[in-house]
Amino acid sequence: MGVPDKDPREEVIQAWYMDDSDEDQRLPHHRDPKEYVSLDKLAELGVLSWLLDADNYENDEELKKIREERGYSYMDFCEVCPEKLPNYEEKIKNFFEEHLHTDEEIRYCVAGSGYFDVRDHNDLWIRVWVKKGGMIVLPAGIYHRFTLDTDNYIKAMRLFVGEPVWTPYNRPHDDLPARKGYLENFVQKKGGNQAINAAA
Ligand SMILES: CSCCC(=O)/C(O)=C/O
Ligand SMILES: [Fe+2]
Repeated sequence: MGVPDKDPREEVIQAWYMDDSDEDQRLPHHRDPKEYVSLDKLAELGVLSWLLDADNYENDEELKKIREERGYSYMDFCEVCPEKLPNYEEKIKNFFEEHLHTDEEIRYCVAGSGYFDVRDHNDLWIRVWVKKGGMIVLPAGIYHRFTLDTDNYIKAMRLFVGEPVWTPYNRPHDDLPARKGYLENFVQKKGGNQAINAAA
């Protein structure tokens, strides 16, 4: 029996459980010892991921296929750095407030890198590090947040089904249908955390 092949997506997307420290949000915040999370486990939470050719996003057949299959008709770019993002400091603060959206959050990192933190079935933070070529979908209703890493730069393609709605609903927003739907589809079915189930 050989060693199983490494998932090629892990070149650009890695995930791990976070520590509890209040240090700079842009640091990795690994636990000691490190506790990595597989991309399959992320998929159980509804978080989907792809490795794409970020140098060829304009003519990429794989991206085209994903967009067609999933109905991602809208596309724009969001560059997070003081020079390019209006109200940079306020946006950085807001991105890191724990929130959910009533639709999927789809981000394709075409340059730089950043951390998308998501809550697991037990309400623990998993840090998802997305680098150039990594694309992720966060399902509607999942609590999450975003921060730059210490390189301080990301350029992300934002995709959406139809006209985009970027509204963040800061936690708690457990009565929203999107939250209830998320729990039904990805938490209760998997026999997840009792506290989350009871609160819903
Ligand atoms: C890298 S895109 C900026 C982060 C963002 O749009 C968002 O909604 C985070 O939750
Ligand atoms: Fe978000």
